[in-house]
Amino acid sequence: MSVSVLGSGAFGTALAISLAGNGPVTLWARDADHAKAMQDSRRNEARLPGADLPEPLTATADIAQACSSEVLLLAVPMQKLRSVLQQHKAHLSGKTLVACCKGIELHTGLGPVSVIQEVLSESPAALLTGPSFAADIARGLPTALTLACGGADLGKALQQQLSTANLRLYRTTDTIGAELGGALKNVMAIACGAVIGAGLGDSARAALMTRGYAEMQRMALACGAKAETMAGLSGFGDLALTCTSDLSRNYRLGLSIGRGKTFDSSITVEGAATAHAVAEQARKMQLEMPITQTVTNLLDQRLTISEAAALLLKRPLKEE
Ligand SMILES: NC(=O)C1=CN([C@@H]2O[C@H](COP(=O)(O)OP(=O)(O)OC[C@H]3O[C@@H](n4cnc5c(N)ncnc54)[C@H](O)[C@@H]3O)[C@@H](O)[C@H]2O)C=CC1
Ligand SMILES: O=C(CO)COP(=O)(O)O
Repeated sequence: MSVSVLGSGAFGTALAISLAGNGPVTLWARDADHAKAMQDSRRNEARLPGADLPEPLTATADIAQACSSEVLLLAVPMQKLRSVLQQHKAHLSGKTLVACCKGIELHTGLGPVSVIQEVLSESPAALLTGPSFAADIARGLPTALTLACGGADLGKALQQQLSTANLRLYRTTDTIGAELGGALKNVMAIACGAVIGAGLGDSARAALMTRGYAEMQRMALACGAKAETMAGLSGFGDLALTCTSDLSRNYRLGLSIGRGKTFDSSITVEGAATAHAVAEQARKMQLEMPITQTVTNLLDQRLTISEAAALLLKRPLKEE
């Protein structure tokens, strides 16, 4: 099965570089000048500086050419996924679609696989998620990800096809768990960044990561996901990476909040919209998610970091 990656951001480019080790791969950019610059310079300096595009990788802005592949990886920001699917529906229809984004859609509360199923119900859908920085994948550093697909046979085929020499995929049929793990860890990363940025210490971060994980489990189980998925690469694994590394944009947004600094709004930070989407879902489902709620209050500047910490600390004492 041939593969194309739609979306020439950091992650799409890194995945295409890695997949080029398996054979020809097409990388689609919406902007013709960007595609041409990548094809000519064999670099994507705008989004993934310093990484060489290998010879089997073809960059194009021709959506028909990109969608001639059987498997299409969708590496666009979560809040843009629906419009990309709708805009290119005719080309995408009937293809196997693998979402590579992390988040929950703001106005529907849906994850990426559910959005694909809503817009293109006849197309098989899967999700590629887990702990990985684009820069690491592009450098060929060892990485392990989760391939989530409701259909077990298709999941196995995609696992084979999308694993590369340095990218090891595990598979699951629990798409809801994988969606929620990848989405919620970004919210927790914003919280952890804020704590570190404000100088509240590593112990506070460990507390947030652990209680954040409890929130992730609470929502995942209430949505029918498996606890083991949350304990795997797409949940715990990505939580550990994103809450502890300056390479994470979500964590860096949190650092800025904690330091009282502004953050470049053009940078893709999935956890911001997702925090609002999840807080709303939690309200509807009557789930307690105090850290997620606090992150929305910090993002909307309804609380300062010291007010937020004080409120979390003085919640009623409870069993772990
Ligand atoms: N950067 C990373 O290390 C990783 C990113 N991801 C996920 O990958 C997804 C994409 O993130 P990045 O590539 O890092 O973001 P990015 O900000 O580097 O790139 C986003 C890309 O999407 C494209 N795009 C936006 N709207 C579009 C539209 N309507 N039509 C076509 N293309 C459109 C932009 O042109 C840009 O090339 C996010 O959900 C992120 O959570 C997952 C794992 C690692
Ligand atoms: O998802 C990621 C790591 O697994 C990338 O994190 P950021 O989107 O916060 O940069």
